[in-house]
Amino acid sequence: MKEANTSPSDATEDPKNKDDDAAAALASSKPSITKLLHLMDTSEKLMIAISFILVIGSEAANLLTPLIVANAYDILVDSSISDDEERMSSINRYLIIAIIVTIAGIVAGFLRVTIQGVVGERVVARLRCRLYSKILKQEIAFFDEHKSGELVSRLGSDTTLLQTVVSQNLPDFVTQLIKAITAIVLMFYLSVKLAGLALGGVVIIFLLSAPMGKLMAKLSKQYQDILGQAQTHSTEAIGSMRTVQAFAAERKEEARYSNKIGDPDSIPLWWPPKDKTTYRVGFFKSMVQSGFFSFVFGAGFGFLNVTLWYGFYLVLQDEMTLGDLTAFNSYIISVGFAMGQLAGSIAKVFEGLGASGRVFYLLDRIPQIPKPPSSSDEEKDDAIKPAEMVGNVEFEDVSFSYPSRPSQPVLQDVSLTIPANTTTALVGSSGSGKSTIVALLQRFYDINEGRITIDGHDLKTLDLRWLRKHIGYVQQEPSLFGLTIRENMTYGVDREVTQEELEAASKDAHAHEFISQMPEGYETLVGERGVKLSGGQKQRVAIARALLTNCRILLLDEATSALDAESEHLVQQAIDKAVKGRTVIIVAHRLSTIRQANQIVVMHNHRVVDVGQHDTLLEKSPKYQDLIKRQSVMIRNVSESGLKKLLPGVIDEEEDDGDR
Ligand SMILES: Nc1ncnc2c1ncn2[C@@H]1O[C@H](COP(=O)(O)OP(=O)(O)OP(=O)(O)O)[C@@H](O)[C@H]1O
Repeated sequence: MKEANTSPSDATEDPKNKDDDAAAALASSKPSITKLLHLMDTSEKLMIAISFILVIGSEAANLLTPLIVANAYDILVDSSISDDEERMSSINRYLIIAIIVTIAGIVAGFLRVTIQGVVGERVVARLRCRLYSKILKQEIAFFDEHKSGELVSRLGSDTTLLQTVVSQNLPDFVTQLIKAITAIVLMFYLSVKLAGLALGGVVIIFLLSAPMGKLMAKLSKQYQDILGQAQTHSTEAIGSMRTVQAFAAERKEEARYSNKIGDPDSIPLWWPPKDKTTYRVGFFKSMVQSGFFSFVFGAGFGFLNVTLWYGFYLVLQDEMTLGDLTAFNSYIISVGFAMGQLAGSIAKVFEGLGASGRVFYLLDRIPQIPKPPSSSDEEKDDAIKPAEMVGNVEFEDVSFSYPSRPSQPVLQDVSLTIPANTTTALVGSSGSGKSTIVALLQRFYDINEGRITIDGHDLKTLDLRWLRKHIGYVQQEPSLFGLTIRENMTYGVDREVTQEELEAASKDAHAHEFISQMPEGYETLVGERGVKLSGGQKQRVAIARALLTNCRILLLDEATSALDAESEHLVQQAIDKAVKGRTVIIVAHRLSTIRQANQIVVMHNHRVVDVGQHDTLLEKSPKYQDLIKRQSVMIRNVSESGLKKLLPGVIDEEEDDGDR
């Protein structure tokens, strides 16, 4: 299998700087207009080209109108025409032409805005889908680094900014540029002297306003960045509302959010806030923005009077006609407006390009653990896809540390042999690396040393989709989706699932009874992340979901949280049925589960310290005895005589306390 490329965010090894590095990597990806244009397909590029032709048409119409009307003015004051009727009929002719040209311009303008809007929508829809697909393909370590709020903000606000660039700002920029150039050419056509003066003035105004334009772009970027941070906080809090409310932390969350947004009620209207919030940045942005436009328009119109003044002089000198001067006047206004809008759209384009840097960072990022290839890539993929999975698992001297904490070993020289169709219980102190073993078997992370094999094949050589399709996974806190029970249960299967199959899996998972008691049965919506189900119910639905995939290897991360006795019993029964005929690895916390395992792996300090069966370990493994002693939850499940024999000191004490 090909080695995945390293992304900019992975260049550093220092975990402390990881967050900053990830953020820096997002900011440092090169913005690119070319990449943006590559998001369009040929037909869209063609439509954009047509829209530019329409721009030329509509702007030409707008600019031609004053020239046509100028003729009417000249006829009005033409002393060589003595007959008023003749004068009026000539004026009528010109004005009718002017009206037709204006209407043609309006139609062309309507068509261009519509085309650009539709193309913009298509591009942003494609961009969002590609971006989402790329995010889904990233390896799990990537999600350890990037907060979900940040990614949601890339998908939402940044892509919207890009849409505006494609459908509005870039076309506006081109339109205004064409408009300004054409108007300038026409101005030179009317009077070189006057045009020279006017252009000099426009250039000076433009140059003077440029720094303000740049400042506006900078402030807009800052605004987006802070808003992104606020969104990260709010997404996190809204997604964990029960925790927020259970800890009565609403105020804390409010503060975290308003620290980024700003509190306008605590500051007078005219006073800028001190902290770096969207309010503060927006405060200055509004000032700079209005300063920019006031300056451009104020200076522009002031200068217009100067050129008019000189224009009157040229008319008196017979160097141009009055009609030419009126036409010139409207062109200079057009140039002024075009320049102002040009500066505005440049600022927006830069803002959008900033967002494109962040979006393209994600679009270009190559996942370090390839995700399942799409069906079209299937032939190209050189990963192994054996006809079937038997289920023999082997860990050979595996050492591992998480990419986000490379210096902290999580597994050291772990060797394990798990024969097919047996159940292995992983036990050990908290943080000893049990769940990590489960994660590594699904290849959520790649190991640093050693080898993990399934049926003799190195995990890295196996097709990821094939691997994961053959592995069922029930998490400690199963995560369900805000869908119906049926949709949740069939989440991992690509084929059609019949009602009989669904019920059979639910019965095996001891979920059928509670599901059928619900008014809408399998069509019941479970709420976001399954909030409408109890912990035990969620686990049983998750077990049924894993069973429906017909997995050969089943990974169970047993819940540490206490379920009531009835739930626990049902979950246990579900597990008992699920393990039959499969290779099962359970991160076990209950003695009842552990005792039934074919082998128990005792982990301590990131190493495997003992492997054996329950009775043997009870006799020979001090760490195992220690674990049993400490975990009162387990003690509850051992027969009293057995415990007394095993742990005399502990049991006598507990009996004396009377709390067993
Ligand atoms: N995504 C992660 N990034 C960095 N470190 C992690 C990550 N997940 C776990 N760890 C660390 O790896 C170590 C092993 O964690 P693991 O979840 O495998 O322990 P465990 O034995 O399953 O614990 P428990 O019984 O409490 O669930 C812990 O020190 C933990 O802090």
